[in-house]
Amino acid sequence: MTNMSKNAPLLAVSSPIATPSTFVSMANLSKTYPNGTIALQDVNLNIQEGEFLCFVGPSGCGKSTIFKIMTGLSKPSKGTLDVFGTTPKEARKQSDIAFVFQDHTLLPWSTVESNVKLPLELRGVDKKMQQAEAERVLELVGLKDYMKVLPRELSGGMKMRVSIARALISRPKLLLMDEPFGALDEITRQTLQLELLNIWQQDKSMTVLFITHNVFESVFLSTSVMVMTPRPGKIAARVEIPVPFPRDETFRTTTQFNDLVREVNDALEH
Ligand SMILES: Nc1ncnc2c1ncn2[C@@H]1O[C@H](COP(=O)(O)OP(=O)(O)OP(=O)(O)O)[C@@H](O)[C@H]1O
Repeated sequence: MTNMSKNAPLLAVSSPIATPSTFVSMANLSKTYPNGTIALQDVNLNIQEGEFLCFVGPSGCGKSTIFKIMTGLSKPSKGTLDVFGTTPKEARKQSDIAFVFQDHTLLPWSTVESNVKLPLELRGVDKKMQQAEAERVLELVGLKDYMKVLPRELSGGMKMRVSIARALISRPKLLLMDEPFGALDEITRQTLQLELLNIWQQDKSMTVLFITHNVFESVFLSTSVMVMTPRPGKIAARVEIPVPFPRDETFRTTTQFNDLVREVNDALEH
């Protein structure tokens, strides 16, 4: 993937107008829960295909609420959301959206292979195809030799790789990741960040939205960081990360990296 396509310009955060190439479009998206909590207020965001957006912000600023609305699990109180020209619910039905959470949610009694095949099995995909796709995604995450192993025999990082493989098996257009590496140690976390970038670069059309509390992680991974503020939840700033891909560990040691981290931190404090 060229740097150009990954860094395709978005409209300004405040603009609700979508361009013809807009992949996901949120216009004045608001959510008030029945107890009166205003989780989101007038969020405007257009996302282009192939972007890697990170969402950072303090606890309670509405990051997960955006994801819940994007997957059709929660309805907005106001505003509109268009996901590749359809509704979030329809996109989810077509397996165009996949998720990865902090908790790997693997079935403990099923092998790695069975866990990964589950989304295809539920859709009635034929067994040969299930096998081929399981091998493909386990190869991608470096776990092809662990197909017959049970989750309890794996480390935390390996379980997360299986969870990512299970999400990728449906070849989603949009991958939503909610603090996926939050429970991992720093070294494993950094390794998985690199692996995730490699996977994303192999599938030029997959768009990734990634929630994290870790500013360093957001700068390392993304094409843009969406900085959110709470009460009510809003996108306060969008920080572009104009650094070409592929990125490697040396990026973390550059002045540009530190400057971008500072820029995100400044936006968080305002
Ligand atoms: N089902 C619900 N009913 C009532 N209030 C809710 C519900 N879900 C979330 N909230 C509230 O909405 C606000 C936004 O929550 P949300 O989980 O989206 O934030 P977040 O940024 O993802 O937080 P965290 O980083 O802690 O996961 C919070 O004040 C939260 O308490």
